[in-house]
Amino acid sequence: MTTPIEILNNPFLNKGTGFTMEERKELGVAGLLPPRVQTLEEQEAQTYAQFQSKPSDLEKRLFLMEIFNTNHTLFYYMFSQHVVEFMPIVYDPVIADTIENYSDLFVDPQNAVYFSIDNDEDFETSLKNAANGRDIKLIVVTDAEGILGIGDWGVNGVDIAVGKLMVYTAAAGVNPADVLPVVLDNGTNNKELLENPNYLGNRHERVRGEKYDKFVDDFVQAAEKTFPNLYLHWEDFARQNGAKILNKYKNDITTFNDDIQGTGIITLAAALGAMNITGEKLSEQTYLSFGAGSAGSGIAARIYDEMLQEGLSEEEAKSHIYLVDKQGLLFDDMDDLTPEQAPFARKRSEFANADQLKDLMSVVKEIHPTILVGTSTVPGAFTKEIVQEMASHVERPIIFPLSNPTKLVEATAKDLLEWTDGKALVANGIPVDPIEYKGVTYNIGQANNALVYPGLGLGTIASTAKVLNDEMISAAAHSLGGLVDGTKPGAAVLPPVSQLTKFSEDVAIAVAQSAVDQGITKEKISDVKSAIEALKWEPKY
Ligand SMILES: NC(=O)c1ccc[n+]([C@@H]2O[C@H](COP(=O)([O-])OP(=O)(O)OC[C@H]3O[C@@H](n4cnc5c(N)ncnc54)[C@H](O)[C@@H]3O)[C@@H](O)[C@H]2O)c1
Ligand SMILES: O=C(O)C[C@H](O)C(=O)O
Ligand SMILES: [Mn+2]
Repeated sequence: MTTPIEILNNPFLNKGTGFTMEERKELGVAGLLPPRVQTLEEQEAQTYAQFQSKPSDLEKRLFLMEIFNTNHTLFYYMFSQHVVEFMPIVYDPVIADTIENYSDLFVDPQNAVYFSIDNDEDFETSLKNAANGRDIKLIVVTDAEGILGIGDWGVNGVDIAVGKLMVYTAAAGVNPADVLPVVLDNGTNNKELLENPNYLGNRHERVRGEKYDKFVDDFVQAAEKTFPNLYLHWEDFARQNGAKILNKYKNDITTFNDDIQGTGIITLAAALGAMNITGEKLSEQTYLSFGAGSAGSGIAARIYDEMLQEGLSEEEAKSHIYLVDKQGLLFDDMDDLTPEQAPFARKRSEFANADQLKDLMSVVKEIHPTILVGTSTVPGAFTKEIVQEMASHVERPIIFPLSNPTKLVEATAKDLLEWTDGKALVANGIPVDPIEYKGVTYNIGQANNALVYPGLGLGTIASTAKVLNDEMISAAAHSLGGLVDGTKPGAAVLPPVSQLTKFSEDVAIAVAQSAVDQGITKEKISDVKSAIEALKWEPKY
């Protein structure tokens, strides 16, 4: 039996002043609240006014977290009323500030689960205790070694798991009672944290090798056992671990790596949106990725797959794709390629000047890319000279600087438009306001995995798919690409975030339908739309 005080302190149950007089009597909270009963709309208006009075984005985010910790319904109702305004505050880029300052700002563990490689607490027990009787269907887990582009943030990274889950609910209507954020703390190599007396994580370097692999596997086994209907989302693992973990589990459980797969989907969708505008085919493009880590290699793999679907042979498709990383253009004789880079590494014999292709400018000059994607974490890497060199060989250069947060972007949309006289088709990872240039209003697409992962997760969970496979992933990308109206001058390559809930629904339907059509669901689903509707949660009293 939940006591009155427990009700008021439980964000899943608490309505605050929204409790009616009858509810107050029934639950025993009569007399424990100010007498006036407010509607959800009244609470929202009052709370939103307070939100607006906060002097900085960081203060705004901290205030919203306070509301989240107090009353989930109010938080999500307010989010639903201000999606475009709240996304950058709740999520990227402002989330990066709270992650960097997490230990100093800590007030509440936010119903997350914290696993430490140093402690011997039982994984299953902690998961059960955190779930508190709920049937968890979705976990976002991070070890926070590669948070956005800001690197290793140890246990502070729990915020990315919390934030990604908030977007699942705001975008796709995932029930907040169905989710659990998890952080795996195997140490941190971030000196600043190790020296910060407030740091709340394990104060040693990251544990690697077998012990780490076992730590991750113990978590996976416990999570799968405790929650049989689980969709397991991996976020912001370092390059060397993300793909390895995904490949280990993806054929056996329903699992998803956001940086590799989610980013692949949204960037392919953005490229298809650009094709809608130019009237060209993806298989005619010359694709260059600057930065070939989790995101860069994940996107290249998705672009490659799409080129195959358009009818190219494997050899032909590979001949359209170039990867540049720290070494320069990647060649097949390099001994430090990742398994994900290797298929796209080139032969030196293809180029007369192979040994000079060590920087982005030389590569752009040599190969004349038509699509340039940035996932390098190198701010300003797409310079005016490089962009104008690219633009001198192609009518509409397609340029997606995707590194997050704002301070790491390879180029701003405004600069790209100015440097190319409005010709560039641009998307960034962060939200960008419309840009006026020579009388045209340019809308800038946000190529951020947040536009797809919520629908992808909801659709997969609703379908009861046993795995999340490439067909489902491809279906997700195509469901978004079709939404762009390319005939308008200044049109964006992706639909606007204001339509987030609408296209999350489209993605969910496409993905669930794909699973059903492939016959890979645990249960028989006769109508995917009603299966999705049945799972959805709405913030209301
Ligand atoms: N928009 C999105 O949806 C989205 C999704 C995922 C990642 N990202 C962003 O992409 C960036 C990379 O993320 P990730 O998860 O792939 O990280 P990662 O560490 O796996 O990859 C980064 C890659 O960039 C390379 N790199 C670093 N310095 C370089 C340089 N000077 N020249 C060339 N390459 C260099 C690294 O060697 C590495 O291979 C981050 O800023 C992240 O925020 C954006
Ligand atoms: O978190 C984001 O905004 C996108 C992406 O997952 C990233 O790591 O940058
Ligand atoms: Mn990420």
